[in-house]
Amino acid sequence: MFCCIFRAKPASECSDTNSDESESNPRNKCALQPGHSLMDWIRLGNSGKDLTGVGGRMRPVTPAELSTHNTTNDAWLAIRGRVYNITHYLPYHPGGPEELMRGAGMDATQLFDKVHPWVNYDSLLAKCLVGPLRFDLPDAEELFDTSNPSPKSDRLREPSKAQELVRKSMENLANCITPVRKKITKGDDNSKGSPPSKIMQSLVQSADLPMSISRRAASSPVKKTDKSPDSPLPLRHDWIQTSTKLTISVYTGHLANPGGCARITEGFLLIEVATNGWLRTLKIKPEAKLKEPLQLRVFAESGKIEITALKAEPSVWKGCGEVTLGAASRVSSPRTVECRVMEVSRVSHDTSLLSVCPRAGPVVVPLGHHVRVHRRVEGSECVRSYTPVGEGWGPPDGTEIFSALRLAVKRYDSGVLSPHLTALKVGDLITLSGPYGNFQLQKLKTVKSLYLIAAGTGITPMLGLIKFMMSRSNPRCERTHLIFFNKTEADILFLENFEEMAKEDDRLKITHVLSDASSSWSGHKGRIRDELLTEILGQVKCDDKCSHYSCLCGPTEFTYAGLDLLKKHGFKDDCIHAFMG
Ligand code: HEM
Repeated sequence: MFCCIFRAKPASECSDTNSDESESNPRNKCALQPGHSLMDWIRLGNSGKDLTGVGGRMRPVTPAELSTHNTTNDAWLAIRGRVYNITHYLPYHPGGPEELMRGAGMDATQLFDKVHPWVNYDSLLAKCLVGPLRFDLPDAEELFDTSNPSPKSDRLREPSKAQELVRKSMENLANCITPVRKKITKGDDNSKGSPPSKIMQSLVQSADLPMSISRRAASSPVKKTDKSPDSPLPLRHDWIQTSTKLTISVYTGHLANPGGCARITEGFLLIEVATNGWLRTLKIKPEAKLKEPLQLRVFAESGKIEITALKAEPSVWKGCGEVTLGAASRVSSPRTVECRVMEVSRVSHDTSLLSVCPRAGPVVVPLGHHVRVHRRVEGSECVRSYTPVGEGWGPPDGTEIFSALRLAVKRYDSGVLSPHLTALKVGDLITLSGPYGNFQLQKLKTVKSLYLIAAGTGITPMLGLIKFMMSRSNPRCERTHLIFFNKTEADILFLENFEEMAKEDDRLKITHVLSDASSSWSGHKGRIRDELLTEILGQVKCDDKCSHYSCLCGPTEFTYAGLDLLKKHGFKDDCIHAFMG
């Protein structure tokens, strides 16, 4: 049942994989020539040899220039806005040089993602980085313009700093040892890797190499031929381990905006993933015992969900265990979970940030979606909606390791639920249900300018979108403009975070508008109105290829007023999302 693995064939015989079939079923691993293993590639990377072919100095590359580097003696490709010189990597590519050459001279992001989105290309090619693929924007040039001495441009060159870090991680490249996968055949849902080699075993056990082997059990339970828009997206998964942790990654697809949860039940690790109204379950019978706490993280752009569990006993496993992928079923109703309060902090004079952890295991709410808090008050059920606030907002807390849901709760003295919620203490329990919402992250796929219009606690769904936009590289966000309405200065939530972020990145603009400002307030005053938006947005022209989008959230009246104004300002319905609790 668990026999391995991939079809090995000499590199010279790999050219026939240049077909659609190799994209849909890309199990075409090649036997590498002696001296071309991953360890040899790491050694070459560390030898000091210039693998960039441009002297190691990063510079922007235009698509036209990229297209000229398309021969086996001089091959470049771009992935997610970065251009790499792959000439030296060709004989080391486990899929064979011919396969890799399919991406030469072009933006190979889609091709790469179709074949093996899990491959850690940016570490593997860290020493081959030529520079950013130059977009038609002046900003993009500035980003890597080393001749511009302004401190701002230094800061904006951050990708190169990050790249430096990635370069350093080459030393630890044993972390991304070529995984071995089991060929998935019809009706065979269980998968398991092959034993790690001796060299890998010793690498795993060496204390200074935290991550060690990656053994993959990738699969798609959905037939690729089913392309109806209402069908579940294909799902892949793989795994990686250290001697103390097991991490399962589930790939739901680019901008799929998944929700999910994970828990350990009767020795099984159960992972539930919801996308687009479909629910899939992965049931893993681990090779040995796992223990809590589990950690759950979502990468918004790629749609990857990462679940990390602790091993009860430190050891190196041969595989992650038996994985059973359940068939996709329609999400029928939201889940209700009991949560424990882990931390309570203040984010303004009347608003608390509650960090709560579902007792059964971590839960992820899709970006822009919300949960409901339930409480019985005098015999009837009282419900309020909250959009969880992601990491990095409000004062730093220690709940990150518990994958907490963080809710910003404003206290209304005459409210039914908020006085109770803001009085909760660490250890108390609350009941949540969810996720709810219809926000589609896909709508931001080509967006370069995002306008966010929020009032009061209506800021919460915007926070995740701000982080998402700022982190994107393809397309790179040009501008995210938040227009934030509050009563007084003291009511502005997350002010410090905003100020810091706007200082760090001048693509983020924030305009505060106060309806009851103090006499010392020099900013905008009043309520949402036409002249204000004209001044801030100008006239927007919607066409077939819109690269702008606007989101609104606040009290119902505010949201409707905002909708009318946005339409008056040229936004089509398709370019607006109104968050409604
Ligand atoms: C964009 C054009 C590319 C194509 C068409 C391509 C194709 C393939 C194919 C067909 C395989 C064998 C798949 C299998 O074993 O299931 C493979 C494996 C692999 N490729 Fe690529 N590849 C490309 C780019 C890259 C790049 C840029 C890198 C990173 C440096 C890379 C790294 C790998 C690795 C590490 C494997 C082994 C993956 C595994 O065992 O899971 N490939 N590739």
